[in-house]
Amino acid sequence: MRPVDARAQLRYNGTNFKCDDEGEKMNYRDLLTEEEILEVRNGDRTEAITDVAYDSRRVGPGAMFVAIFGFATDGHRFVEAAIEQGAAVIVHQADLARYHDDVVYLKVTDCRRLLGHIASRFFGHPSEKITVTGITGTNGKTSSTYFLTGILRAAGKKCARMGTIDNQIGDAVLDNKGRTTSESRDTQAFIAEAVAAGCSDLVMEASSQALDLDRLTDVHFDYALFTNLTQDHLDYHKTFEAYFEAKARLFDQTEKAAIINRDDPWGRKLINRIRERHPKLKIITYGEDPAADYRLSAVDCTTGGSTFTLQAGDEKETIFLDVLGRFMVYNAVGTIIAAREQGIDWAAIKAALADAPVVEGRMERIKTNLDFDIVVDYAHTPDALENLLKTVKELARGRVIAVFGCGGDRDHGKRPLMGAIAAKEADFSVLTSDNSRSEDPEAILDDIEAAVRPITDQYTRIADRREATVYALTHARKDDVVIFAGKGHEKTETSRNGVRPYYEKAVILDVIEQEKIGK
Ligand SMILES: CC(=O)N[C@H]1[C@@H](OP(=O)(O)OP(=O)(O)OC[C@H]2O[C@@H](n3ccc(=O)[nH]c3=O)[C@H](O)[C@@H]2O)O[C@H](CO)[C@@H](O)[C@@H]1O[C@H](C)C(=O)N[C@@H](C)C(=O)N[C@H](CCC(=O)O)C(=O)O
Ligand SMILES: Nc1ncnc2c1ncn2[C@@H]1O[C@H](COP(=O)(O)OP(=O)(O)OP(=O)(O)O)[C@@H](O)[C@H]1O
Repeated sequence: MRPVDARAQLRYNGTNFKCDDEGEKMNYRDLLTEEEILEVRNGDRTEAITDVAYDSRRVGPGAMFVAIFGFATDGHRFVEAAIEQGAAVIVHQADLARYHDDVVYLKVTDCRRLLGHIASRFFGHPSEKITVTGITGTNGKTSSTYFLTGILRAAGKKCARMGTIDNQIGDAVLDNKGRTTSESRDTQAFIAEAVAAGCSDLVMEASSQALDLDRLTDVHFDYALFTNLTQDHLDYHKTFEAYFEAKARLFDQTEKAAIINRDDPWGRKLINRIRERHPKLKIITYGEDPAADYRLSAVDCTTGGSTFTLQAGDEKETIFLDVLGRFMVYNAVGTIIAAREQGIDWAAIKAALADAPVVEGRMERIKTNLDFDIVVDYAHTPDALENLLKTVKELARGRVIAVFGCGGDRDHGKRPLMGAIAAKEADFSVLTSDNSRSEDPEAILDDIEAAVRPITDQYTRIADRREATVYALTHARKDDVVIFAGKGHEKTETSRNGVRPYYEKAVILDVIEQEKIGK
């Protein structure tokens, strides 16, 4: 196969990246190897491909459409629609009902997997032209990407970031279309755009679903960071082992160093897995464990931020992080190591963390003039809820009131776990809805309440989240901390009635205003 160089200029038009007229033209033979193609029809047509698409609604004239067997539907059903939109080449794995003479058909064994390879070739293997750090783990990915980009920017680098809240190239904020880690074609296009914009670094979250669904195929990671592993997404992965294995795949495509939280038991398991499979990959560990390469100690968390000491060999630094909570210290330490590996000096690291950005909906303090505190946090896993409540308990002078729920159509096992945690850790819980999706919200509350009731009677249940907010805020007393867990930065609420706008921070401020709380 002929090596494909960077596409000359890429421009972002909101949905698609397109090759500039001066860019190198590629036909299907440049994008798939002979071994990858099982069968070709009309293979003598070799016009330049204008784009690679996996969704018929985003196909333009001259594009290659890759038909994917999905969970909800089958891309093969949309081949004719793609051709109507102008697709010149169809990549498929099932036989089709109809073949046109003026369209090239390439039959392959695994369209989803191949899409990443095709897109990487089409966009000129962009991840080889930028330093890529991937962050995986159940909790802490988003916060870590913010910390690391903050440090890299403080050191004068132009960075791109991809994750749950949004995607960024330099200062430009792009829509992530609701995905933590985009589909492989969009990931490759995004990296190419970051390269074209002159970014030296990309920091991205790598979700377990993305790793499992080949969305990161052909992304070359320089550094990979593992934060922790606790229960989540078992509706998708089924077993903890499979969930771990999906996360671990990130380290199979990492070249320079694996940075791992040694205090997490799954982190220790990951170290062994890497030693067996990739003996040459550098492993750097962190944590309070005396065997950690970066040893964490003297962690002191207050409402004003956290101070901690980090020792690596002879180097010992005391660092201040302007963010609440012990677990955020762990997130910061992983990113410090990624920065140190890239040669960033301690001064830039300390400056960035002392002025760390508030990550929307992550331990976010809502500013009011009330005599109790309000914190919004995205905690929606048992582990995150436990950490959150324990952290706030350490800091609170009064009671801790937790407002939370569990998602519908997702891992049911989380419900009793989260109920029991709130019952033990909070002084009072308000059980409510959190994206009940197609389920009956009251049935979800039944599952949570079943675990709360045997432990405490200090709770109430109100399915309507706004009403639950009114209850929590009107019952809070001086020095209490009211925690709204689960929705974080999200802007919508999904239930059987559809998707409605719901932005936790705005609802809280509105309730305070409407109910005249504190007046
Ligand atoms: C399980 C999963 O990840 N599914 C994602 C996946 O769906 P899919 O591949 O099964 O596609 P499908 O909807 O069945 O359609 C099959 C094919 O037909 C195509 N199609 C469909 C309709 C049409 O008119 N024309 C057309 O060509 C589709 O583009 C697709 O290629 O590809 C779709 C398009 O990119 C995603 O919208 C969809 O995300 C679903 C909604 C989802 O919920 N994903 C979650 C689980 C997820 O990925 N989450 C993680 C983070 C989780 C976390 O950390 O909290 C993430 O990285 O975002
Ligand atoms: N290191 C950590 N350990 C445990 N809990 C954490 C940690 N970091 C963050 N959290 C909790 O997890 C929530 C989500 O944090 P963050 O968005 O940074 O993680 P994430 O891995 O990106 O999660 P998601 O993929 O669900 O968006 C936070 O609101 C916080 O409650």
